[in-house]
Amino acid sequence: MSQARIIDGKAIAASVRDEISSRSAALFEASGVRPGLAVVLVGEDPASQVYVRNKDATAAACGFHSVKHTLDADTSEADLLDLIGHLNEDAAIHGILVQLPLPGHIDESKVLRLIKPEKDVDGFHPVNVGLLTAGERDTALVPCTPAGSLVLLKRTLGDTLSGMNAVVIGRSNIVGKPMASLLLQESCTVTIAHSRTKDLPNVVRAADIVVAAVGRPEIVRGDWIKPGATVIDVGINRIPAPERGEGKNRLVGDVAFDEAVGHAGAITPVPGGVGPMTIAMLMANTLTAARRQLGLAEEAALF
Ligand SMILES: Nc1nc2c(c(=O)[nH]1)N[C@@H](CN(C=O)c1ccc(C(=O)N[C@@H](CCC(=O)O)C(=O)O)cc1)CN2
Repeated sequence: MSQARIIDGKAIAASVRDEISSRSAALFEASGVRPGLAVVLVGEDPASQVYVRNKDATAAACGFHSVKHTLDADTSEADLLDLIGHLNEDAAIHGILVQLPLPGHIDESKVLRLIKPEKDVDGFHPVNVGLLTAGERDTALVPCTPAGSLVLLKRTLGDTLSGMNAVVIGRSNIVGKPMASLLLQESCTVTIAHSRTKDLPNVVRAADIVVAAVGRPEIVRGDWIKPGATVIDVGINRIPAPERGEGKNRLVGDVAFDEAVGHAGAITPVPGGVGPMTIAMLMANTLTAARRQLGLAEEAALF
């Protein structure tokens, strides 16, 4: 059985970051403005701390003005809303990102809706969701993980995905739904599968493109994959790895990689696939947001 090509998300993310760094340098040269990103973390979730640190460091490495706000876990909703209000009015900040998940006492949707749509570099505000769903991707800010997944697909399959059967497993607002909208705009025939889908294996078997985003370790088995299909694994699941020592973990995706690699034509690994693209596309969105706020022309799309 032939082995799938492994899609190198780390390398592709590095090329996106390089492109954004040069575009950001050109913007600074022409206007004296650095794209400004504010990242807000509430609480001490260890994974979120790592992601926020990486976002802040990557923004600085791309030549951005980067500001990190770290708030205690018991910060009130009112104080968080107040901070967002200030960032909305700060002309040096073009993009605002509130790291999710938020502590339970804070209403996530209230917080995300307060961010000005033009500064919503996560693409979670209803205005950006609406634009994407209406097929106006080029005027929206698109959520970073689906945008990064589409970059990986196009770097693997070429720019034309038209007519392909795509199955997106998962219907979250962060990944599943926007991914389906993007693929629909690429003229794929899109199926959104989820926990209530009947006969998931056979639904997946019809797919030329599989995007797995359910958050269940290795739920997609190798023999579900149509020979030659392209598999994008969005899942990042930490599972016990006693073979590495007591209390140790390892990361796996939503796809049983070792099985799927013998069926797929191309597949993303976990780690090193979609994950690195999320932060690279945040940089792309921040630059786009800055250019729009400065009234400058759109640059060539990355996907
Ligand atoms: N406001 C947001 N919150 C969250 C988002 C988001 O897009 N916006 N996405 C996720 C977390 N996330 C970014 O915030 C993210 C997740 C994973 C990675 C990544 O590079 N993963 C690595 C593995 C990292 C590890 O060892 O744990 C990989 O897959 O190679 C980057 C960003 C939820 N919250």
